[in-house]
Amino acid sequence: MKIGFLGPKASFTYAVAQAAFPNVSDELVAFDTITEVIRNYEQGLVDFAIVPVENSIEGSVHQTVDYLFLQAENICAQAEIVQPIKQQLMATSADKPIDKIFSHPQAIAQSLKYLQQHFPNATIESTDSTAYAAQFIAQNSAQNFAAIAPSASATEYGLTIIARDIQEIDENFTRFWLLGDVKPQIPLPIETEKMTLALTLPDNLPGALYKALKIFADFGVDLTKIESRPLKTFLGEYFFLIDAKYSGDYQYLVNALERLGVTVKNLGQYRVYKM
Ligand SMILES: O=C(O)C(=O)C[C@]1(C(=O)O)C=C[C@@H](O)C=C1
Repeated sequence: MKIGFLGPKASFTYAVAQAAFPNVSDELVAFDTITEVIRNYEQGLVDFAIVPVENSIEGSVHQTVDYLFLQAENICAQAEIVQPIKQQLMATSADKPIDKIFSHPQAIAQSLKYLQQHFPNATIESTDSTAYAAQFIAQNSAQNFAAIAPSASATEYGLTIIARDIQEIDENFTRFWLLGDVKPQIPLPIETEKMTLALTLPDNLPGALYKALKIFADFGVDLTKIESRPLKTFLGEYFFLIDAKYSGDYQYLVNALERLGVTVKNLGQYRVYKM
């Protein structure tokens, strides 16, 4: 099987891919951006795609949720994997001055307090992944560069960790989705089962969100998250992402929402695994 992930090797997404697909017969294929990972899956070039969806400090990974709701058709999460995230600051040597720090925007946001306190004058630059930042500074060793990345990236690209665990709080987790046509066997402990629905509400219906949420409440469905995202049409137009504990057949719920005039897009029913 081919599994696409946000590369290069030693990214956080790579760690998920390795944990979920440890068989040597599975081929892990790196792509440069989250969008490319999903597009390659859409085009049938890989069997599964692994992408980050949400971090406990910084919130949703917008590139993932927006693409899945606004652009993709019928792509479903078949599993969710939750990974503890520890951010490390690394450079080509421990004693060089640091003028510029590279990383993925999620990792930068998770480490912002540390950066403001210890490197208030450094320029911060976004990259498509943490591991790419590590690889890039290793290739530009004459520069006063540093990267924020997993410790595996320091090993992979021959870098020295100059500050450990710089994320804002110790308890830092990222949810990853495994997109696919079928539910894979994953050798990790199962925590729970969830579903994600994206709702677009009817115009000019006062209390539309309240009425939609009331349907979940009336059927006793336990919500775990609600978030609004811009529809990217007009200012003030949104879609709502709803995560709930999965409770078996939910078609009755979709039917009730649709009777209210709500458009429902199913983003998946999936087991949640812990790394
Ligand atoms: O850059 C990486 O290593 C990734 O796998 C992406 C990503 C993300 O997009 O959230 C994954 C986990 C961390 O929260 C930081 C970055």
